[in-house]
Amino acid sequence: MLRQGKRYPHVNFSSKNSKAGLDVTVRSSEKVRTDTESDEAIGIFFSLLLLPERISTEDEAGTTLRTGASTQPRAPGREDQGPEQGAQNEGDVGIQTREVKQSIKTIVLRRCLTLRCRCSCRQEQASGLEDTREKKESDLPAESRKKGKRGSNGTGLWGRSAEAHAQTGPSNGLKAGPEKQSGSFRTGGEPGKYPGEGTLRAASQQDHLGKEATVVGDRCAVKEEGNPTSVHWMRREDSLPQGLPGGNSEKFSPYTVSSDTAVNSVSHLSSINHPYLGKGRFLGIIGTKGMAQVNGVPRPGAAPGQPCIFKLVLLGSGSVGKSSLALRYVKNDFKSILPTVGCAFFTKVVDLGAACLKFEIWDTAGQEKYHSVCRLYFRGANAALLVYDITRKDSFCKAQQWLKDLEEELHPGEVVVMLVGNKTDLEEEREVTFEEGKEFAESKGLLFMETSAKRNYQVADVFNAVARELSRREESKEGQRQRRDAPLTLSERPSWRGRCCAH
Ligand SMILES: Nc1nc2c(ncn2[C@@H]2O[C@H](COP(=O)(O)OP(=O)(O)OP(=O)(O)O)[C@@H](O)[C@H]2O)c(=O)[nH]1
Repeated sequence: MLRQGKRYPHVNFSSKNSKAGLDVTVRSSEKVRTDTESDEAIGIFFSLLLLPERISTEDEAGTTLRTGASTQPRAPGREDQGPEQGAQNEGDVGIQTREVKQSIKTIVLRRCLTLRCRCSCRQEQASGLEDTREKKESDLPAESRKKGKRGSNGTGLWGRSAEAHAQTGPSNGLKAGPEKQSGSFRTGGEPGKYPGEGTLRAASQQDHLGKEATVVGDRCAVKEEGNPTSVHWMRREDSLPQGLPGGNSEKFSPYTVSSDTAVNSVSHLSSINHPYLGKGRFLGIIGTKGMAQVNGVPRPGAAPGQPCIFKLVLLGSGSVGKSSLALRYVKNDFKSILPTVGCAFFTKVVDLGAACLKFEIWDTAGQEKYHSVCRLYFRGANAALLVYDITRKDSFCKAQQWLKDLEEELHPGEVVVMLVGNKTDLEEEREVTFEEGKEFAESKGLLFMETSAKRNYQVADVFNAVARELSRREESKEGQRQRRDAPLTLSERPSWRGRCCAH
């Protein structure tokens, strides 16, 4: 999935693997911005992706044993055959055992869970979730319940602040559905890009970092330091969008997945219980393998009356206004905001009259250093906005590059792509003409519009046009399905009768 030779951020951490009797260390090849927990979480995520290449261990004699990154590809079927022939570093002995890999995954996942205690920047969808929590808390032992109550007002360790539940009003033309329109979270970086959207925990609420956490169902038990018998119960918070499936997926999966569901196969995620979006079918969940496997199939609502869910990604250079467009569309707001780190996420229900759909809007980071990360986010997208700044020619060229990347990842025709020239309010500084944009869009079969997030010019129109196109494609697919099925049912009986009469 990740190209060899590229370096990705990940962090060092280690733990004893009791089963294999080895100290296992995931080593860092590059450490970027681990000054915040969120970045660390991203780092850990990539460590997980790179597991097969990155495991290194020390045996009892202190010899470093390494796997992967090998100059010699491993022969098929050699997974569990102990030390690898031809280890790549002098003095190193290659090793790749299932136990070690499993152990690393466990460490990574556990670490991510504890990190989430601190770096949650996400809102909670108020009612349903709170109700569930109250209900579930009543199932817990009295002692645990008392401690877990820290979060009952929405400010607990795994709960979220009450003000983060504020509903946003309808905006931008189309009617918004009754349900919450935005639920942004940051997979990394600065809280405050969307002020009021998320909250970091107060220091007093962050005291569980690094402590041992055991996940039980949708709860997490954190042991008190120095008093292993004392346990805090916390409700599990929603996942980072990356999902983190893997060997322990059942145990650590952020979603309630039926037991026969393979988390790595996103096409199987037809019946999951998303803590924010409720029960439904979601193909946009990103996991280590899921990212590659999401095939852009629109996700029809699981229950009758539920809107179809479509994943829409915002792509483009840094500072072209992707976040501003999202903010304008979802909250009808415009403010100076910090650069995105990783990815931010919104949802918005769009009522098209005849149909209702829900956008999962993935606002990716435009800065070059996040380019590789963003490639992961747009897999499984149903729609993409390629945003450029009309006052910056380079951003227009970069949008063209993004299109190439998209074409590599997604099947042409399966994704609705719109080219968006933003900042039309800066007409006097324009470097890319309307005609240039339109011409390029037409040559590639893209939709095209110019916008101004600042002036709220055509912002809703962009999303609505994409929504209509998605809806139209869905209808045409549905029509095709019906036409395909129809002859079977129609022709069956007459032909039987015909034969009966004939014989
Ligand atoms: N004049 C003008 N400024 C805008 C417009 N849209 C965004 N900006 C400004 O452009 C800057 C960058 O906006 P962002 O929305 O953060 O851009 P981005 O593409 O999300 O940037 P990254 O998060 O780094 O990818 C901010 O200072 C915005 O206020 C617009 O339509 N007109």
